[in-house]
Amino acid sequence: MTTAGLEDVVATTSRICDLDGELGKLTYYGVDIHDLAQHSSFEETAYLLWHGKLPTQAQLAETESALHSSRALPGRLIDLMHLLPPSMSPMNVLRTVISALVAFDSDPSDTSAPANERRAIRLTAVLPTIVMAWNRIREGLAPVEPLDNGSHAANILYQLTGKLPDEYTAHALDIALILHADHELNASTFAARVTAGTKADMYASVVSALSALSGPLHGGANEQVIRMLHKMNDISKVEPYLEDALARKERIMGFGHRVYRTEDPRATHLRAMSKELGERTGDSRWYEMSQVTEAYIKEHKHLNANVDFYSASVYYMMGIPIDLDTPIFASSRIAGWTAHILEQYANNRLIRPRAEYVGQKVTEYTPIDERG
Ligand SMILES: CC(=O)SCCNC(=O)CCNC(=O)[C@H](O)C(C)(C)COP(=O)(O)OP(=O)(O)OC[C@H]1O[C@@H](n2cnc3c(N)ncnc32)[C@H](O)[C@@H]1OP(=O)(O)O
Ligand SMILES: O=C([O-])CC(=O)C(=O)O
Repeated sequence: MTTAGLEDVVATTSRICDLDGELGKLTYYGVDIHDLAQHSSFEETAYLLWHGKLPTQAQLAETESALHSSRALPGRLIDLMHLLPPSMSPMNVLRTVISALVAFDSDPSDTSAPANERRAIRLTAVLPTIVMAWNRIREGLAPVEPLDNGSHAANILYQLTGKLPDEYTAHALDIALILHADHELNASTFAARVTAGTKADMYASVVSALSALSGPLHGGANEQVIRMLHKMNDISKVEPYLEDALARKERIMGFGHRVYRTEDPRATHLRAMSKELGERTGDSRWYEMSQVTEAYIKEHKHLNANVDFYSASVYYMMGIPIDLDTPIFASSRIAGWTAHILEQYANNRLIRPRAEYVGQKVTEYTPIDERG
């Protein structure tokens, strides 16, 4: 029997992330996402995903220092980006450059667990450097060198503008990164595990994940949400816009989920953050339009906002360019992808499901000059 989209199919065991779609509960190695959002940092959360336990002070300091020293991008990869057309999308540039990064691995033949753990740190640290370097290069500007200290979040914002971010914005982005870091067997993580399951290297597995994340039904939805809010542009236009879109049977980006049947626990935090950012920036329009959209879609389609909905206005009010929304998602999810790749390598079996054949029955081969 086939299950369209593998809905509810259990494809692997994993110790990393538990997701209860009925209760709206999400945990990483048993630690509740609400506790992580309130008390943790992206670095601590990444450590938890990679090692299965929260770090001691010393372990956290060691991980932070390894992340700091892995942020810089080889000069040749900056040269490579200069060769790409400025119109290329940041997600396409990202997977291209991550693919090329394998050439700078000091020993690609070392497939031991410690070597792959080092790659997980390197890939996590360098991924936003690629995104932010591209954002500058496409504008004809020199990339901003990454900070050799500070949080992943603060460094992302610093590389965007060349200015140190204020404490509030850096902390808000840190929370958003915690919330996006992992999500069980979502499409991009599954893609990463399928590739890792062939014993392909970690770079190849991350390229698969990035490719899957980029689509609008998955991580690409956040960018589409803010584009939709721009089309609405005014609170009075929200309902007519949605009415027309639903009449045309369009999907409203940022709503619905394969697993959650209730509020996405991550949306709870992002909604509050969107409200607060609106107040702080003195422009609550994006939050208010989002709220009206949420109420309308709940009433007319019975769908909840997912993680991509409020993250869109949050990133926009942080001054992040719209087409960097999905790369920002990737700058966090890289921790989850690499944790899943490490778990796949540690207990590997090739992932190879079957397809139910629904094509035509066996037929004679017809020579080309006899075909009608
Ligand atoms: C980080 C993330 O990946 S979170 C998800 C990000 N993606 C989006 O926000 C894109 C919009 N949402 C969607 O397309 C879907 O809800 C998905 C892809 C997230 C989940 O899809 P599925 O579990 O396969 O649900 P499916 O596509 O079967 O939809 C079920 C029904 O709800 C409707 N529906 C689901 N989502 C939406 C939506 N956002 N807008 C309008 N209708 C929707 C479908 O049209 C379908 O209706 P029908 O049965 O009358 O045809
Ligand atoms: O779990 C999913 O299918 C999509 C999702 O919310 C995520 O990847 O964060």
